[in-house]
Amino acid sequence: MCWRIWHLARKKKQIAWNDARRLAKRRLEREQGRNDAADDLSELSEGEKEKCDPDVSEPIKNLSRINSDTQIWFDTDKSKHLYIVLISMHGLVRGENMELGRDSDTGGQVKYVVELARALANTKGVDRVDLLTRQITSPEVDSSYGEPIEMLSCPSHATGSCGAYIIRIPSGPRDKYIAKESLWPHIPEFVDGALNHIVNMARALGDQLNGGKPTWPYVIHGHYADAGEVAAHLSGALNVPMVLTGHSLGRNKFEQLLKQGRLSKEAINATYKIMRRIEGEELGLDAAEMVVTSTMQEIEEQWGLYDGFDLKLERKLRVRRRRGVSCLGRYMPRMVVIPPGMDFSYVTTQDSLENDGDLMSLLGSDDRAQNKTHLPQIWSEITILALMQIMRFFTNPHKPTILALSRPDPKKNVTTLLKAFGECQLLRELANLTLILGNRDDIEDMSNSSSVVLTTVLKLIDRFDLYGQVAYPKHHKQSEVPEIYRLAAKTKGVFINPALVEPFGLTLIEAAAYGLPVVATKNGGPVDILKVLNNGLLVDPHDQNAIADALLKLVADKNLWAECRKNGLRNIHRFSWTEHCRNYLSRVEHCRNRHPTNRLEIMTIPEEPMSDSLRDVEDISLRFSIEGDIKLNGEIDAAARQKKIVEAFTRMASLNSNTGIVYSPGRRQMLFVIAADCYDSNGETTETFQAMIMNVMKDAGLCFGLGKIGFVLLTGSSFRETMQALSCCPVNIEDFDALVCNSGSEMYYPWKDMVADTDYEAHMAYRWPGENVRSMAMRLARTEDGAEDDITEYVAACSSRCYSYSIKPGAKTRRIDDLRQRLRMRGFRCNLVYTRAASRLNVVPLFASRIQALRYLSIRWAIDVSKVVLFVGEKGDTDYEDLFGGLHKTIVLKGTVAYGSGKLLRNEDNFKREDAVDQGNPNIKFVETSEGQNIAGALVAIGIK
Ligand SMILES: O=c1ccn([C@@H]2O[C@H](COP(=O)(O)OP(=O)(O)O[C@H]3O[C@H](CO)[C@@H](O)[C@H](O)[C@H]3O)[C@@H](O)[C@H]2O)c(=O)[nH]1
Ligand SMILES: O=P(O)(O)OC[C@H]1O[C@](O)(CO)[C@@H](O)[C@@H]1O
Repeated sequence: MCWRIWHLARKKKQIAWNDARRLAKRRLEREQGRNDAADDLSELSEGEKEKCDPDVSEPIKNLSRINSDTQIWFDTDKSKHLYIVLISMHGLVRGENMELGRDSDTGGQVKYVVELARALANTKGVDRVDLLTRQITSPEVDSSYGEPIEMLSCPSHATGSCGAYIIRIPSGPRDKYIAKESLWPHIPEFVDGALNHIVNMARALGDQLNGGKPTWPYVIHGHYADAGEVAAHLSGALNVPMVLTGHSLGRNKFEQLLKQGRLSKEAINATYKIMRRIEGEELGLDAAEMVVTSTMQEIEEQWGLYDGFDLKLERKLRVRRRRGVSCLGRYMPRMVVIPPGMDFSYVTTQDSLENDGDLMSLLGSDDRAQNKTHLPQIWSEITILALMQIMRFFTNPHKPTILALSRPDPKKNVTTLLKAFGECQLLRELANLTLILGNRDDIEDMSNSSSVVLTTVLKLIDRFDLYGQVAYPKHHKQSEVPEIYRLAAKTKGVFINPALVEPFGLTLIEAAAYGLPVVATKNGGPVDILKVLNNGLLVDPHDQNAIADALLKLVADKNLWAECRKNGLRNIHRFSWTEHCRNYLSRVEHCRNRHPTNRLEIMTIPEEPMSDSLRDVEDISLRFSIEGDIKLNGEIDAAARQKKIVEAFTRMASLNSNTGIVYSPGRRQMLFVIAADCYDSNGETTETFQAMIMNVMKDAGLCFGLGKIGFVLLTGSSFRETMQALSCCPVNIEDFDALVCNSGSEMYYPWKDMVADTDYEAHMAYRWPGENVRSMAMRLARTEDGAEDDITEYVAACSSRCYSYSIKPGAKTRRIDDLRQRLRMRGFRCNLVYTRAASRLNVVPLFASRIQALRYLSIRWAIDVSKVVLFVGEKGDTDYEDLFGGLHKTIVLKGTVAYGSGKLLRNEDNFKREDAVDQGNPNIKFVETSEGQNIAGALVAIGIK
């Protein structure tokens, strides 16, 4: 026993020491980053500096107000026809009878997003809200989670619908429920599915409301880390503003778990995939125009832990922007505090009555309270079941009830609460304890973390012999939750949330609405909630004596209890969804400085009389992006328009004699995309590259007839290098529909005089720091012990959207994750790729990537992503693993790539490949060589015939 204790103590010490070292290192790096940024940004005139002083900036003061009313969504805005996309990825979301507390994935976020979707759709000016979530058709869960569409009912509307829908997108194995920690590899598939839905919906809404012009989402809003990452990709593909809400943040959870000292960093990472999650959150910060938080505390102490956010720097940048002073390529998302609302439809006037009598008069004698047939009128009018479920546990049900209600998640810390209660004799005499920890049939069938919580609870009840004093009912329905709060309030009880960290805490506002004073953790949102409601006490969740004392105080002091109840009821209106939505829409309006390109908008062709053949031609020509020549929506007269179309068509037809009219670029049935990074150890293109292109084209031609298939090349090499490599290849360069060079930062159309797609470039310009990052990237890529010439600019490959650097053979440079972190800490948002067998580093815009280029083309040419086949080698550039996920098919040609850049992707203590790539993806096939026959076989095997 002694040995075990000694061993545990030693382990705890070791974890604490490692943790302290890691934190110190990070702090130092952050300081360096912030100082760098501050130095650059200090080049302002004295007058400007004063105005940049965060402490005197007026708008910043507003930020700290929990219910900012600085912006109002006016009634005039009702003429807008907004389409809003919300994403909450993990599924188990439905409009009615939500299964909150079902497991550690189903909690406040589910309620928040559904109530937000309804409230937004009910706001003037909003036509439709789609809440995207994962479709689950597993026998493990209710069949409602498999329905592709659910209309959220709105009793106040005549039609019963307010225009809010849950849209369920398949991703990953359909028949399996996947816990949120394991969803990461399925994100690309979700993105592709979501993109299909949004494009179709934009067209349909456009036809209905916008004269045929697509109605693109006003905003794409990701909830939680996973959906934040999804939203970032969607916003990149569509050029639509993105908003992020964290709900619960990985860095915070990580720090708290380490503080507990039970699990090492590695163990935490293995259980919670915390490093992958943190990267998702950082990516969300890179892309988000705005982050909605529920409290100021969330901004300062939770988002403040991230590389990509610094309050001071954000303030400086905001003031500079407002004054029209350059931000020198640096960006920080805007953080706004807009607390969630309460659904008051279940709150009755009775909840706010001051003198509502005590429980004794309601329940009658002790005997009657034990017998449901003798329940007084008031109880029989409401759902009794839940109350009986609770009451049956108590020896004396008249005592005040201390209520805890949360998901059965270790971080909710109910075990410390039980210890606090169990070891405080006075508290046990004065009060009962009710633990509502989700629903269960059999603890054995629960997820591991939930069953550990429940088992520990049962053991502690036994250890402290709390029988008759603690209720821990197995079931409750969502509709019964109000009654549970009411019961506790009637007994003059207290609500407690002792979570190790609580990002916000919906239960606290729920308790207040039902007249129940609270004791809450001082870690997180409750600090701000209690400032507004002033209805209880804050405690250190690690300190069980403090918890017991606070509970005792509220239970024993009748005046304090009444005061807290009154305050809560008086101030709860501050949490209103209507106010939330008006505030939110006004804020979003202010950050809308991006729009989808015209090219995306012209995909829908207005109906008007024309011959079939001409319509066909127009269709082709429009997809051929001649929008510079043709204006839609009747701005050019019909004759001029038709002439232009015919001219464009003739131009196109002459460009590619192989393909003919029907299967021209933009009208293909399939895209074959070659993304094999064939370089030798010096980073020179190998002959395999040419052989592979030949084989893929030959095989495609044999199997399908060339015209049906478009070819695209994706490469990390520059345009010049690509042309050089292709010149040795016995194929026509015009046979490619697109060449995507410099790791996705440039796109050229060989069939259109090799013109660069300027829309794509404009699209990619988002947050590109340009010249400002040029020397910084090189400086930061060098390691501390590296030499000056380890990394040098390679001007010949540079372009306005890509800075390329040569790496000296054998030199050490920072890995992608490390370098990205350093750039983020300085406010730079870029995508980084090592290419040409790690002999070259490309620094490109945030949304420029090979996979995003494919998404862009699929939207523009209206080719379903599932009709795209990607050919890759066994290794590749550092963006290689991004090429695998999604709805497209991938054929891995073995033996084509001997040297990749993969070793420079991530440090060992970061997440692993399996946390990013779906290992069981049925759309991936390996082929022994690049021989045509094998390719044909692989195509058949993945369902391409
Ligand atoms: O057995 C249970 C357990 C919970 N709930 C409900 O589930 C919600 C729980 O929400 P909350 O207390 O906010 O906690 P989380 O589930 O952890 O929600 C996350 O998301 C919320 C919304 O952003 C934030 O308030 C939290 O801090 C954050 O951890 C509340 O409505 C509860 O009434 C039940 O109905 N039954
Ligand atoms: O413990 P974590 O992973 O921080 O997660 C809390 C989050 O998980 C959920 O239960 C899942 O959506 C949310 O309610 C909440 O946002």
